[in-house]
Amino acid sequence: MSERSEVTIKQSTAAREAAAPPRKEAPGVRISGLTVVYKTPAGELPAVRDVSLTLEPGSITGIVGESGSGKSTLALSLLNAVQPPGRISTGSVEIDGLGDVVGFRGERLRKARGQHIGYVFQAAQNSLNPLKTVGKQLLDLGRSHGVDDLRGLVREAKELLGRMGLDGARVLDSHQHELSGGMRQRVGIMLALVLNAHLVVLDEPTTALDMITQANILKIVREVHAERGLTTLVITHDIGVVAEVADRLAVMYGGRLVEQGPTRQVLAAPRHPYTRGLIKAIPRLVGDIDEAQALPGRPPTLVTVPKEGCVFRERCALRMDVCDTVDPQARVDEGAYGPRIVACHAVTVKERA
Ligand SMILES: Nc1ncnc2c1ncn2[C@@H]1O[C@H](COP(=O)(O)OP(=O)(O)OP(=O)(O)O)[C@@H](O)[C@H]1O
Repeated sequence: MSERSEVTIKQSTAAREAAAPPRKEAPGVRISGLTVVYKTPAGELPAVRDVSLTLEPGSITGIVGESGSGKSTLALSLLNAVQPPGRISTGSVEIDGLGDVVGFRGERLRKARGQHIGYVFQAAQNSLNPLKTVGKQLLDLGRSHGVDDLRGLVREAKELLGRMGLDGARVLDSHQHELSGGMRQRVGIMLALVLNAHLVVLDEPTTALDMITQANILKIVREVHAERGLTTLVITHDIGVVAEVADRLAVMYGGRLVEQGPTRQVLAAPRHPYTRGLIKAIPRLVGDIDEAQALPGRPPTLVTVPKEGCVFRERCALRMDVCDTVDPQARVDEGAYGPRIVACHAVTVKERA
């Protein structure tokens, strides 16, 4: 091939690539050494401390933990959306096709949200604008992201709502107060997906919904995830929700990830004493309800979380001297279904013995 024709081919390929919209597929995400602090009267305190977590492309990962453990703060970091008085102090969030979003600012950040990362906020049932119809809010969203084909956007929204068992035209014509909690939740999911984001974060997707609606929403999450080829992160305090939808499970306590692994394995054989406590606290459908044992004590706040040593030690039945002074490091065991990771001195000692 002559040098000239090679240059022409290279140029036309480059032109095609420039003209075509960027190819999107389920992205992988690598969170490394992430620390997020909030400014308080006692100084800047970490709500998320040195967290590393990988979301495999096409997977559903669940993060579970009690209130205040740092789940929402971690999820917001994925969109670089932690607001003052909070800030990401160290670490990176690498998203395939985007890069490290921790460095993103302004227009670049705004575009990444919505077009690449869809977010359904905690209490999405109440986050719609009460003064505007859903359709009007959809058009506002489209315009703010420079969508030219607004008709196409409405078509896509109706399609998604229909997919979730709703009458799209009717919902778009409705105000928030005309929709039930479950319908609003589905509208939240539609708004997170309608710009064709392939990374989706759902913060407490089923809180405040009755059991039937909850099961229905989780089924929809699973189906839409598979059909659209998404990478999904689900944040919840309810381990039952994670059991229902997630391939991998990460357990958070006091701003730290204490255990991670394939959901089935973690639920069947939890290693960290906190994970065991969470599982024991679930009332069973069969058997004696009294068998469920609430975890004694309360989770720490930003101020009371220990600065050194294990964050869980105050509530831990396996506490040893070393737990007071040395932060347990995450131990990784590679398995056929992905790594199992646990950060606990007692587990390490037991497994070495
Ligand atoms: N704006 C803020 N200013 C100060 N502290 C904050 C702020 N937002 C969150 N925190 C603190 O950071 C810690 C983690 O909060 P976060 O909301 O991330 O936890 P969570 O696990 O999502 O809890 P929940 O399920 O209750 O939302 C908590 O101790 C919380 O009080």
